[in-house]
Amino acid sequence: MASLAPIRLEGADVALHPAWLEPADADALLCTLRDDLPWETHHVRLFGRDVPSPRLSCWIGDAGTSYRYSGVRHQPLPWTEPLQAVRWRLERETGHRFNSVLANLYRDGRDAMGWHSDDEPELGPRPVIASVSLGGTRRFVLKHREVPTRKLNLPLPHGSLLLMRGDTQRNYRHALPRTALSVLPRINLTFRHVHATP
Ligand SMILES: O=C(O)CCC(=O)C(=O)O
Ligand SMILES: [Fe+2]
Repeated sequence: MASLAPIRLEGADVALHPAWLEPADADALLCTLRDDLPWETHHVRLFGRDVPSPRLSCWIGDAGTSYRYSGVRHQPLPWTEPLQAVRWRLERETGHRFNSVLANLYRDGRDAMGWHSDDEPELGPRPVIASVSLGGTRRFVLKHREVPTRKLNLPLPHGSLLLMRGDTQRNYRHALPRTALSVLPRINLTFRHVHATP
């Protein structure tokens, strides 16, 4: 992958390919995923209450890759053909294995994702996350847990691939902030490798 360019950020291993998918392929993938995935609102448990997440989501993976967010264990939906194709290309080009993907649909600038790390125990100590973005460009932000000056604003355009590896999740949190700007709908796919849980 010639244009997967490493990004300088101390204590992280982040690389970005701004145009990993051809525009026409990215357009087609955006349309099929938006129309075909069974999008739903996931809830997070906050101070004893179930709060709806400000976005639509869908968890897809191999059988046995159940995934826990906010204390709730979710069973994956089966792979669709277009998602399988992206997974295989990612595996071929990055040399990493992925057995599941969390899809998120941000309908407009009010949809967002708060500060977190992808550090669930089932992802292992140094998870590899491959994040494919489709649709409206949104600002992805990384911030070091202890050193506030270590932060990065990364606009993720249509068809881009962001790879996070190594100690990125251990040292950094990330978020997709809301925006008052008028933005097109956006789908983000985070491919992960979930280890079997008993
Ligand atoms: O939408 C994005 O770019 C970020 C998604 C994310 O952080 C996640 O799915 O864990
Ligand atoms: Fe994340």
